Amino acid sequence: MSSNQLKAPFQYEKIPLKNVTVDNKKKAKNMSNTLKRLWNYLAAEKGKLILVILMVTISSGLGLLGPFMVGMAIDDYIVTQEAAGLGMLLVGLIIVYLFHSLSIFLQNYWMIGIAQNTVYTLRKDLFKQFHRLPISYFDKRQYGDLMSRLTNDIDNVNNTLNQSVIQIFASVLTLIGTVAVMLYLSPILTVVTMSVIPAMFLAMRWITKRTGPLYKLQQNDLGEVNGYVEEIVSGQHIVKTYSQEEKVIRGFEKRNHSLKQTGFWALTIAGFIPKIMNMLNFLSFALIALVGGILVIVYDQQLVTVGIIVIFTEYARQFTRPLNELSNQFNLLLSAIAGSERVFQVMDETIEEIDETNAIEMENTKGTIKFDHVTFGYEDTAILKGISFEANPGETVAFVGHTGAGKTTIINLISRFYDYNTGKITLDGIDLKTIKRSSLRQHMAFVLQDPFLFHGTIRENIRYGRLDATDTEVEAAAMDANAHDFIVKLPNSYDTILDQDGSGISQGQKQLLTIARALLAAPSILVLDEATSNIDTITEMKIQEALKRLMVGRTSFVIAHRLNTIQEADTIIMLEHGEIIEQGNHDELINQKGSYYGLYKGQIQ
Ligand SMILES: Nc1ncnc2c1ncn2[C@@H]1O[C@H](COP(=O)(O)OP(=O)(O)OP(=O)(O)O)[C@@H](O)[C@H]1O
Repeated sequence: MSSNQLKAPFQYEKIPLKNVTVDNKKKAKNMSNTLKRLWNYLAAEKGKLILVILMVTISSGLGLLGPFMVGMAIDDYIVTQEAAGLGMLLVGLIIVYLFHSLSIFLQNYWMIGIAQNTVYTLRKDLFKQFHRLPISYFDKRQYGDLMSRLTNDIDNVNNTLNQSVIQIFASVLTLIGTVAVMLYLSPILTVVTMSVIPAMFLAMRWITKRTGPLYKLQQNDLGEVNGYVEEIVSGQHIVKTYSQEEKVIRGFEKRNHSLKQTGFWALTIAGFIPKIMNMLNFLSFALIALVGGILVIVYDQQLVTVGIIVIFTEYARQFTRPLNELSNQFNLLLSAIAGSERVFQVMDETIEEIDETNAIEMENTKGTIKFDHVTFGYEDTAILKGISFEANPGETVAFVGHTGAGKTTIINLISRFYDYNTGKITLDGIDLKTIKRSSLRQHMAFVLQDPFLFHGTIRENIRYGRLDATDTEVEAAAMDANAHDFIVKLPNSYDTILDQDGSGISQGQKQLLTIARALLAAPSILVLDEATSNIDTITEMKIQEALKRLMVGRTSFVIAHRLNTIQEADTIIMLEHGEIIEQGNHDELINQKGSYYGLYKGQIQ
């Protein structure tokens, strides 16, 4: 079995950058759907959301009241020189701004809580989903890209919820309030203030139309870079062994460059927004001062007062600021929607359990596996053709054949990582497709060529086979696996912490640990992918001895690379291009003097 079933596949070749073209209609449809789904997450925080809305309403109202009071101060108290009234108004103004600040503090406080809880649930759901997806999903994707969805994309949603939601809501309220008060004070100056809006609107539209697709492209490129880094870091040994550093750096350079380009353009175009808004803002200031000044002089303050001009200059800023904010936040929102779309894409993938509503839960199994004219292909081309054999409890079936012959694929079907196309596979006479995957895998254990160990103690790694095993049971399994002796010689014995890849102990020792793990799991079906790598003869003997102990009474499938280790197997199946070309025990196959015989002779020599 190739180790890529459990580890990231290592690929040098560049996966072509997705050329994202944005179909507007499709995008809009996805966007509203994504927003709806995001809203479902937010709805869990209804209580806090209501408080935030209340605080935003209060702060927006108080934000409007402030300049209005300043205008009043000018017209009613400064021009008429009434000091007492002015003093009272100033105290009022201080109170207004104090409450304004308090309401802003509270809205931020509650919104941060909402954002954290939302992304917490989102992360949890996505991580759960990873575990419900079939192996075929992971076989086809770069791990780094999936990681990037769990980290960057969700971070994006977090940032937007923290900043944008409040800003957008506050901006809309401020806009409506400002227009209402402006119309009440002077319709003429309102028209003057608003005359810059068409220009602002056009500029914003032009920019957001370009930044939306760019943000999406940027997210994709980031996923691409992360995927590549993950792949190369996990394949460092191979990169160095084959002196491929230059090629790998060039591969990274290409992806990094693409990310730089999209990032540059997304930010540059988005960066135009504040500049254009500022320019238009100054223009509206000048227009208000000009038209207001003329009105004051011509109508002698009957139509417009000095205080009203001051209020309008402040409102003009308040009016364009939310527009400015809206466009900025809208950009952030677009990037968060792009991010959450990528998260929801994973959540929408077909999960393994979907067809398991009526599946059979197998409490106990004998372990009789039967293949009856089974065919299978990962995609359209057939890989396995007409495979038939039977494996009974206590028996060992070994698969032999050249690389790509289909040995791993047979194991993939037995463990239901993939489902067969035609024919039938049964476990104790029950069709495998009708058995719940988790219940089937409960009765299986794997000892792989490249043993996978998690970061944690040796004890925890062995206990992974059966989580409720006691310390005594863990140690008994280690003894049966011939691992106890080397474990107790380690500085912290069973509590020695291993790195994720188990560095610190040898390849053979790792193998012994995975055998102990399998012994603890006590499955009825065993899959052994024979180690071919550099294991010393003594450890090799220990492994063989431990495996023999492990295989007693179980149905064992062995992917054999060296034929001398499978001479005692009950059935040896010789595969070629996905077909069984010879089947029998060692002596029978030797007597046949066919392909197995040839292979055996070749290895002996
Ligand atoms: N996930 C996959 N998607 C598509 N094709 C696959 C996949 N995994 C394997 N194959 C193809 O199926 C065929 C059989 O592969 P398989 O891994 O079963 O061979 P194998 O006998 O185990 O080889 P090896 O000894 O090299 O591990 C090969 O042609 C391979 O390219």
